Amino acid sequence: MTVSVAVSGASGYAGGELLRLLLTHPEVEIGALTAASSAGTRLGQHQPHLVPLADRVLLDTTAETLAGHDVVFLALPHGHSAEIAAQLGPDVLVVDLGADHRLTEAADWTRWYGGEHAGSWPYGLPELPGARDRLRGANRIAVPGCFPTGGTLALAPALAEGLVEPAVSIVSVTGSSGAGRSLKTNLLGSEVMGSARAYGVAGAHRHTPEFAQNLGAVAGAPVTVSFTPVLAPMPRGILTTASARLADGVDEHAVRAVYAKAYADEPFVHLLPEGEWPATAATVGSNAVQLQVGVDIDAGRLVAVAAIDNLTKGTAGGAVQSMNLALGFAETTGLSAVGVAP
Ligand SMILES: NC(=O)C1=CN([C@@H]2O[C@H](COP(=O)(O)OP(=O)(O)OC[C@H]3O[C@@H](n4cnc5c(N)ncnc54)[C@H](OP(=O)(O)O)[C@@H]3O)[C@@H](O)[C@H]2O)C=CC1
Ligand SMILES: CC(=O)N[C@@H](CCC(=O)OP(=O)(O)O)C(=O)O
Repeated sequence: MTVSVAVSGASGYAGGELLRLLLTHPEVEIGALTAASSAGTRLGQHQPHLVPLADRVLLDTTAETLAGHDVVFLALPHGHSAEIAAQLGPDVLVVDLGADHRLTEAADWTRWYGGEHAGSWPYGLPELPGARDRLRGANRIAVPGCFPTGGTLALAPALAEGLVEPAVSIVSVTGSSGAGRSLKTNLLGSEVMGSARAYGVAGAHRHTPEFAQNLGAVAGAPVTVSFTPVLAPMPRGILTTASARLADGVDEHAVRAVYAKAYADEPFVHLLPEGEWPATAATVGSNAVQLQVGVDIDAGRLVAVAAIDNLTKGTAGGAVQSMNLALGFAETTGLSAVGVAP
C-alpha cells in the first residue's frame, strides 16, 4: 500500500530531513510541499541535497494545499500546528513535529508556551512503555522535542525499575540545527564557532515539563528534572548526560542488567559494550540512539549518556517511525541505524 504524504515546513531543517527520509521510504509518495515566506520558490533553492525534489514549487501552508493526502506532516514553528490540524479531517494521519500537542497538562502548556492548550496527542516515542499500542492506528501523533528523546531514553529504564531516586539532572550538548534555520544573531557562525554556551539554565527551558511528563509516567510518580542545554559548535547531534542518585542497594551489575533487558529488542536503541561511551558523530543521519550507563560509586549516582542526531531520531526519524506504527508498516521501514562518518 502506498500512501500520499504532504510536508509543511518543507523549506526548514526538520522538513528537509523528513523529505530526505521519505524519498527512500518504499510505501510513500511525496505530495504537496508547503512553506511560508518561501512559498512560490523551488525546493532546490532551500534544500539542494534533495535532488529528486529540486524542481518542486513550495505552496502556501493552508488546509486546502494539505488536503487530499493520507498523511500530513506539520514541521512548523510552535503554536502553528494546532489551528491547521483542526481543519484536517479524522481520516488523515497528522504528525506534528512541533510542540503543540506534546504536553498533557493544559497548565504546563500555558506556562511554558503561552496561550490556550490545543490538547494532547499520542506521543511519538515508541520505545516508551505502552507507546506502541497508543501509536498503532492513531490518526494524530505528537513527535517529541529533540532533547526529551535522548534524555528520556537515557533514564527511563532506571526510573521504571526504581534504580534511582525520582530527582534527575540532565545536561544536553546540542548542535545549532536544533534551533531551526531562521536567522538569529546568536546562531551566526562567528557567535557559535569556537565556543560552547549554556542557555535556558536553572529550570528555564521549555523541555523541562516534557521530560517530567515522560519520566513521571515511566516512574509512576512525579520526577523532578533539572535540565541544562548547551549549544556547541556543530551542525547536528545531541549528547545527553543524565544522572540521578542511586536507590539503596543498587549496584553496577543490577543497572546493566536492567538496561540490557529494556533495550534488547529495540531496533534503534543501542546499549554500547561496557567501557564504550557514545559520541554524536556515530549517529549523524541515522535513527539510532547510542547509549551507555554506568555507576559512580563514590558519588552514589547512576550516569547515563545518550547520543542522537537531533534531526533524525530527534525529529524526522522519530516521526517516520511513529507513522510506520500508525499505518501498520514495519516500524523500521525507510529508517536506518547506520550513520555517516567521519
Ligand atoms: N530542528 C530540530 O532539531 C527540531 C525541530 N523540531 C520542531 O520542528 C518544527 C520545525 O523546526 P525547524 O525545521 O527546525 O524550523 P525551521 O525554522 O528550520 O523551519 C520552519 C519551517 O516552517 C515554515 N514556517 C514558518 N512560519 C510559518 C507559518 N506561520 N506558517 C507556515 N509555515 C511556517 C518555514 O517556512 P519559510 O522558510 O517559507 O519561512 C519553514 O519551512 C518546530 O516546531 C521545531 O520545534 C522538533 C525537534 C527537533
Ligand atoms: C539549539 C536549540 O536552540 N535547540 C532548541 C531545541 C528545539 C527542539 O528541537 O525542540 P522543539 O521541537 O521543542 O523545538 C531549543 O533549545 O529551543
